[in-house]
Parts: sequence; structure tokens; C-alpha cells
Amino acid sequence: MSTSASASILVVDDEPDLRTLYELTLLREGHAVTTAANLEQAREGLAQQRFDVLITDMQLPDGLGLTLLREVADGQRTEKCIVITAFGSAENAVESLKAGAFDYLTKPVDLRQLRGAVTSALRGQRAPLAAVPANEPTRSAPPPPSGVRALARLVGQAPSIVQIKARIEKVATSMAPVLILGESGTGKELVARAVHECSHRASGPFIAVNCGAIPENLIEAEFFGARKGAYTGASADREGYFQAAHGGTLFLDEIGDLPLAMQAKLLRVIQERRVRSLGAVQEDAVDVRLVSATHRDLPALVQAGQFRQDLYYRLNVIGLRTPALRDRPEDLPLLAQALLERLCAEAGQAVPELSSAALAWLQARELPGNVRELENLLQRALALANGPVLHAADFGETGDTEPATLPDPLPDPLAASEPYRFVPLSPPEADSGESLPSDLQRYLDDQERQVLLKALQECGFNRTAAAARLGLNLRQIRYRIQRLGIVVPGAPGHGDSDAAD
Ligand SMILES: Nc1ncnc2c1ncn2[C@@H]1O[C@H](COP(=O)(O)OP(=O)(O)OP(=O)(O)O)[C@@H](O)[C@H]1O
Repeated sequence: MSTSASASILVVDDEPDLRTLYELTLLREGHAVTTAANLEQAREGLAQQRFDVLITDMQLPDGLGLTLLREVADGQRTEKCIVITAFGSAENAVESLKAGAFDYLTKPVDLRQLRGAVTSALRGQRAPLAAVPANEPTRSAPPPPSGVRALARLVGQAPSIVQIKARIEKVATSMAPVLILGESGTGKELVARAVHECSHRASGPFIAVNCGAIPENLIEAEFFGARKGAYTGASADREGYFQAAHGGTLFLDEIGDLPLAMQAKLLRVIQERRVRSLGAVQEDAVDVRLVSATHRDLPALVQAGQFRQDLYYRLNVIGLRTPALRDRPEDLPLLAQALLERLCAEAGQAVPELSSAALAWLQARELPGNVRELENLLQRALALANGPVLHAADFGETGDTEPATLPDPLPDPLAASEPYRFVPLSPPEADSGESLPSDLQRYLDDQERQVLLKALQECGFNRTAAAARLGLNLRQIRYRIQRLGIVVPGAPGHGDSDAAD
């Protein structure tokens, strides 16, 4: 494997000035550079030697750079390809990534980005490729250990799961954005993590963002960071998700919930790969691989004018679909066992046996909340069970046919003995005789939590209704539920889930 200090690079561009500029930039980095002015010369170069990286302009006098890419893929060659596309030509960029390009750069090429793309390509360089479809990025070396572990966390032997795991491995190696579609609770976040862990970015950060949970007025600062004083309350410089994910993967969950104004800003960052923090003068280059997910019908949102088509196009270079649990019923026993083992390990308790009646009871449920719902049912049964075996009765099975899909209300974090009991708004710290709380933020959080719990309880845990009662919108209440760690029945640990609305 070549190191970035002495890589061999083929540069293909018909404009002599640009060719020289790229060549000098890369020579200065210590690379060996060969140049070509058209497809024909490039083919001659490729016939003579193997390169680590191939950088090609899209428009060449005798054809498209894309053709070269396809020839490299068809010939099972190992060159990592970087394509230079015209500014604003999203189609070409997307086409290139689909044809197996490692990355693309937009004209006018920023030389820092050129160097960065080459460094990334060299980091991801691997052994000769096995025969794989030419239209998909490829991998032949096994994923790193963290990737193997992440794939193992995706439990299932159904063909749809085996297939998605194989695709994750293949697509992980490129920079191409990945869009994961699937119902709630089908493991989209697990898939996103596996993409990251199987990539050469595995040692970098994985930042997961729930786009639907951030109040609209904070969203820009959250994504791009803010300088001290950029807005009221910005008392120090803070980095955004993009800066935090530099060198790694940014997972944009519930991308369909991103407000339109923010969609335009996100598109710009994706195209230019630079972000400007709120209040900053300068833009910073960011090296981030994007993985997005949604349970919503994104093409329908595009049709309805609620999601930008150009952004959809950019995000959906590689599509993955997580199967609903009802479409892979054969995996339920395996999943139930794996989830039980994980839940018990987390709780530090011995793993009980799942009785065959309990398993049959689970198999008879519809489980519209998919694996998450299965997990919730198991968690509840573990809490109710007594002894080394989980019986159907531990799942709330009463003998009649009605499935108990909603767990009992969960304990009020403020009043553990009584589920969701509303605690009157008495200042917790003032009770003890002190006139002022010693921790104002905690005191206010406790009060807010009580108000939210009361509203949720009175609205049957429907967050949309509870939000309306409090003069909030759904996005705001979700954000608060998540921030305060409130657990909504039907979505333990996932206060932002849609299951309860
Ligand atoms: N194939 C699987 N194997 C093991 N656990 C799984 C699998 N799929 C999902 N889970 C578990 O189910 C829960 C929900 O998964 P995850 O959060 O990844 O789903 P999601 O599709 O992102 O849901 P949402 O759309 O609601 O955000 C998690 O605890 C996850 O570990």
C-alpha cells in the first residue's frame, strides 16, 4: 500500500494550465505525478502502470471522465478515482459516485480540497478488488474489527439482512453519501454506524443528529457552530456538528424533518465542503462523510415541495433500505435472544430463558414499531418477570387475544413509586427551607419536566396534542422531551420517536 508521502497519481485534464497546477500541487506533496490530456493518453498511462489515485476532469476532448472510471471498475483495477465536475453539475457528481468514484471535486478546484481528497483516497487504499458490480463502490479487504462488530450488531439471517450487510461493506469505502430508508425501529441508526465502522473513517468521529429534534432558531448554530456573541446567549465559541464530525461521519437522522431554509444551507455545504460558523468571517474546509436516514417517504416530500429535489439527489447517491420486521418473521427468535442478552448485560442480570409460549406470543404480535417495539416488550417483561424463565404472562398476556402492544406507563423520573404522577409545581429546593435553589438550571429543568409530564399524561402521551396544549410545536416538544430525558411509553429511551403520536 502506498503512503501519502509517495503515491503515484495520474492527472487527466485537457487544460494545460490546470493540469500543471494540479501536478505542481501534488508534486509538492511528495507524490509521483503522471499527466494526460485526454482519454487516449490516460488509457496509455493506465496500460503501462498501476496508480494509487486517478484524478480526471469530467469533460475531455475525446469523451467523458466517467468512461475512464467505468474502465477502471470493469478492469477490476485498484486506482481510487477522483472526478472534477463543473460547478453546479450535481448530476455529474452523483453519476461519478455511482460509477465508483471515490470522491468528486467541483470547479474551480480548491487546492486544499484536492490535497484533502487525495489524502483521504490514499487512507482508503486497499488490496486489489474482487469482481463486483461496476456501478457500486467496492471493497475486498475485510472491514476493520470495529466494522465486524458493528455488522454483528445487526442481527438477522433473512436474505434482506444478509444483503444489506453486504452492501454496507461495499459502500463503506467511498465518500459517496448514503441514504437509509426504512420504517421506525428497523435499525437505520445501526446501519449508519456500521457504514461508519466499516469505512476507513472508523477511527474518526461518528456524530448522530436528529434533524427533527432541534428548534428551528438553533439549527444553523447546531450544524455549523457559532462564534462567541453571534447570538444572544452565545457566550463562547462552539463547534457545530460538521466541525465535530471532521474526519468522520455525520449521520443526519430524520432528514425529512429538516426545514426548507436549512435544506438550502446544507446543500451549499455539501457542494462546497466548507462551513462558516455563525458570526465567523472565514469558512473552514470540512471532511465529512454524510449518511442520512428517514422513515418518511422522501420522494413524496420532494413531490409535495417540502424537500429540495437537488438535496435529495445529493444525499441519495447510495440507497439502503432496512426491512420491516414483519417482512422477516424468521428472524424474530434470533432477535429476541440477542436483545435479551444485550438488555441483561446492560442491566447486569442473568439472561432468562424465553419460554416457547412467550415466543409464540411475540410471534403473534404485529409489532408496527419493529425491532424497537420488540425490545420494549422484552424490557418490560424483564422488569415484570420473576425467575429464570420469561413466560407469556410477563408480557402482559392476560389470556384474551388482545395484544398488549403499549407497555404500562413508565415510572415518573420525579416520583419513582407512581407512574407519571404529576408533582405539584413546588420548588424542589425551596421545600427544604432555602429561599433560593442552589442549582438554578436543575431547578428549572425539574419544573419544565413536571409541566411536560402533566401535559403528556393529560393528552394520553400524544406529543402533538401535548405540544398544542403548551403552545409549542412538535419539533419544540420533541427537543424538550429529549433534552430532559423524558421517556414516552412505547418509546423508552427514545423520547423523540414518533411511536407515541
Ligand atoms: N437488526 C437488528 N439487530 C439488533 N438490534 C436491532 C436491529 N434493528 C434494530 N435494532 C434495535 O432496535 C432499536 C431501534 O433501532 P434504530 O434506532 O437503529 O432504528 P431506527 O430505524 O433508526 O429508528 P427511528 O426511525 O425511530 O429512529 C435499537 O435499540 C437497535 O439496537
